Amino acid sequence: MNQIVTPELRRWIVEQAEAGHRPEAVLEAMKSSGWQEPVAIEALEMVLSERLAERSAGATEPVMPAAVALPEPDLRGTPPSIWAHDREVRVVMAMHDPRVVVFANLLGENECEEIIQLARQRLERSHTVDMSTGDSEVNAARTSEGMFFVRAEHPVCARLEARLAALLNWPVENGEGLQVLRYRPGAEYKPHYDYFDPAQPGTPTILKRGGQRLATIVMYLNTPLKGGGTTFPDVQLEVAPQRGHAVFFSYDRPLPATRTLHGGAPVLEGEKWVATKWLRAGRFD
Ligand SMILES: O=C(O)CCC(=O)C(=O)O
Ligand SMILES: [Fe+2]
Repeated sequence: MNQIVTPELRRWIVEQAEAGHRPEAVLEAMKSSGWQEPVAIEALEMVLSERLAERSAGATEPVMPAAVALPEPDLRGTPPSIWAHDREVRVVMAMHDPRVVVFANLLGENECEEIIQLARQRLERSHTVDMSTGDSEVNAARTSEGMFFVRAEHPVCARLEARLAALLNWPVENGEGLQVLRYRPGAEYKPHYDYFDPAQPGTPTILKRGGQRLATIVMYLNTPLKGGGTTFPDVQLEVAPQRGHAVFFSYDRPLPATRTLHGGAPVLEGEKWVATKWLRAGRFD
């Protein structure tokens, strides 16, 4: 860290938190006085967690907002497999910070094929949400083609949605419709966060329908011949795409500190097909 946390700054951060300012607001203030975001986040987390530890004995009011409930699989089983609605899903890997879980056998071969065929006719060049207006726009960082199903649009979608709700302990109603993406050779999705950036002017409009995104599950509908892994650059993790497998990750705050930056690495050979489900804090109607 090339900017030192002085006692004055420490005191100021604690005062801001105790006055009820959310960490995001404190971070913004630090950035506007010249702190670089990653350094400011580190300083903020350090001071607030020290403060929490100091107060843990007879703490009265919390310095940080209470932990939010999140979608989360029940990983207590050994061998690690989970009965999810109508299917035995296997756990391949679990990481705690950031929360990342890789599943196998989430979808059958026929289900993957059926979803690809249903989606194929509706593919368009992928859009992302323009954060300044809340509208959808074509984005150079995302060279895949995609489409959205509405929830339960086909029996296979409804079945998969019920399975995901059981697997992740999160209501079907809080899920967006499935999104399907096709990446051809050379196509990629550059690293990004899935949550909606609170600092962007378009965010309040987006949040009116369903609230913030809390978790993502990316399901691999085929196995690309080469490339196309899902990367998590903050923790140097790459998940290999394999038909029927999925990678789940959750983020309790819309902040880079969740380390859920992720992307789809370029496909080098063959195609890559994924279905993504985003889970919201509230009902997505
Ligand atoms: O294709 C991937 O591996 C990642 C997809 C993704 O990040 C998304 O759909 O938000
Ligand atoms: Fe994403």
